[in-house]
Amino acid sequence: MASLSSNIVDPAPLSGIEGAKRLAAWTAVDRHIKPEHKIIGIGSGSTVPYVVERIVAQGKEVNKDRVFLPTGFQSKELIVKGGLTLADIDQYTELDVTIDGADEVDPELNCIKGGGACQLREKVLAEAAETFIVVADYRKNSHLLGTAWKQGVPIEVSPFAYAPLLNALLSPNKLGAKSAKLRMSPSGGKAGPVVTDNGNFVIDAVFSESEYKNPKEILVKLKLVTGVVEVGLFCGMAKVAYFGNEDGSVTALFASGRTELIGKSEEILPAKAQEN
Ligand SMILES: O=C(CO)[C@H](O)[C@H](O)COP(=O)(O)O
Repeated sequence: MASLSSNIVDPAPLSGIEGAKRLAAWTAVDRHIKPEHKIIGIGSGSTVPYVVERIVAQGKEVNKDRVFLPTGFQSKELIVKGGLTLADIDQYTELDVTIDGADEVDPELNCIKGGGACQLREKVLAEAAETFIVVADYRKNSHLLGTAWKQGVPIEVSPFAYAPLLNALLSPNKLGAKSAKLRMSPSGGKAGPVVTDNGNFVIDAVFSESEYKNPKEILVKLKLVTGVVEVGLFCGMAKVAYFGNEDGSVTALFASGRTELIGKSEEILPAKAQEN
């Protein structure tokens, strides 16, 4: 695939969910990726490609002094194919901004993440960033975690410990999840469980509505269990979440609880590749 930067043009208008993802991503980049931002974390999933395309559209001149840190194989490929400079967290332990998707977001900006099994590296880059921004389509804007995203909280676990962890999760007198399943590779893929970029397994655990009202408590409880590597609950981390809406508007939800409705898509014009 040619580098995006070499032939980016005003992309064809998108509608529906893909259009909503793009609107959220473009709005977030326009507002939070400024020329002074040089060390940028790129999340994973199907929304972040629109983040990268909008960053590339800012032009080679501004991007030549930036480095981009990936949160997994897909994220790395986006950076490389976008003609952007790849860097590693070993070199840059503090980032200016990280932008990432989410599987579900509640009104307090608690996020379920890990639908793509990347939550460990995503949380490392989110935590290392001065500003962490979430971008998603309207399906992820939820009044309570677990209502739209029913697959459960993705828990990255040591392969050695997955069986006792499953047992503990399903034991009412232990972790008491409503359900817990080892995430298997999709049919036609590699036989066996999904293996993360870190060589671990993922258990998806569903909790009760009352537990989802306090996701931080679920997070702390799980993090203390031996064999748990990382939990796909991002609590108190995002500064703002942008949701692309079906009508072409964008809803911004701030950590303060404030929301802002941003106009129709005609106000978020495709960026012209800068002449370089
Ligand atoms: O956490 C993630 C991967 O582990 C993704 O950011 C999350 O699953 C959202 O993906 P998408 O943008 O495709 O909805």
